[in-house]
Amino acid sequence: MGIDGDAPVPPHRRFGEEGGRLSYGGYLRLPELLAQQRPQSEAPDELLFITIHQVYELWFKLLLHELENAREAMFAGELWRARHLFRRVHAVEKVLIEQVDVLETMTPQDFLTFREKLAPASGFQSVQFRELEFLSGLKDERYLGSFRHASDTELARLRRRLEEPSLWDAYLTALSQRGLPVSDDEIMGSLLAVARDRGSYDDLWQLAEDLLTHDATAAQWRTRHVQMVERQIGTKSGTGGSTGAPYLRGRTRLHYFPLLWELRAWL
Ligand code: HEM
Ligand SMILES: N[C@@H](CC(=O)c1ccccc1NC=O)C(=O)O
Repeated sequence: MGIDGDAPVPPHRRFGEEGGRLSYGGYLRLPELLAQQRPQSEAPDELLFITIHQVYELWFKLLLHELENAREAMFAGELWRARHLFRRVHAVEKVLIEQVDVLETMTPQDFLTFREKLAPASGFQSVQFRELEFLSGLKDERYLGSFRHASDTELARLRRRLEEPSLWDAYLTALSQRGLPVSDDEIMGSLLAVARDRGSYDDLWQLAEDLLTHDATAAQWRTRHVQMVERQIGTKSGTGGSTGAPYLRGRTRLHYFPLLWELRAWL
């Protein structure tokens, strides 16, 4: 008899119980995972602060994985597979934005009880966040300078991201595989051809829309983040050494795929 119902579970349904080898906590490595929250202070809200950031980094890891696969699918001309993965990427990115609500339940007074313990650490030093930017096509190598404290492996990962093809490079390959020219002078013409002939190029059009959504959700996160920053620290400068909100405001205008935005003016 199962503890969750009346009927006994038929033997063929007791999947995974054969040798009793795998358990929930063992499979998910929960003892290791749940040992990684180590507040630097007695402040009650520091556990929330650490948890939120760790959850972000886990989602960043998944996003890098899915975006790498989407890039590979575009290179392989499997546009349906790239689109499938972008649907997942968009859903995760929506969660990233909504998660800010949870951190905003912390008052600025409570944040100040442990904020000074954090300096000079800052989101500036998130390797995976910068990897996501580089992979998406926003390759600004000046940021390597903000990773002085990063490990050699992390620096190597960032350098590799700067060198390897971006999502935009993969999309250009998908265009040229369909006979569309992609040189600097011809690319806008090709994007217009795709937009105007949905009968021939609907898959390429939809994929460009997926890229645009990825770009737009990243921009929404930046806007949501700076709004939270203004609420928490106002005009104070950042623990990472930047001007704080003014620096972050400047970054809300960035685009991964500027040509897809410019295209709108020509339609
Ligand atoms: C109380 C909450 C937060 C405050 C007050 C805050 C504040 C700041 C500030 C002031 C900066 C600019 C760099 C500096 O000088 O420090 C920054 C950058 C950054 N923060 Fe936060 N942050 C908060 C929460 C978060 C969360 C939850 C994440 C999620 C991972 C995050 C990720 C980042 C990233 C990735 C950057 C670099 C952005 C860029 O260079 O474009 N922050 N943050
Ligand atoms: N930069 C923030 C501190 C902060 O939010 C933070 C500190 C350490 C690790 C991650 C952080 N999150 C985002 O910047 C501040 O200036 O208050």
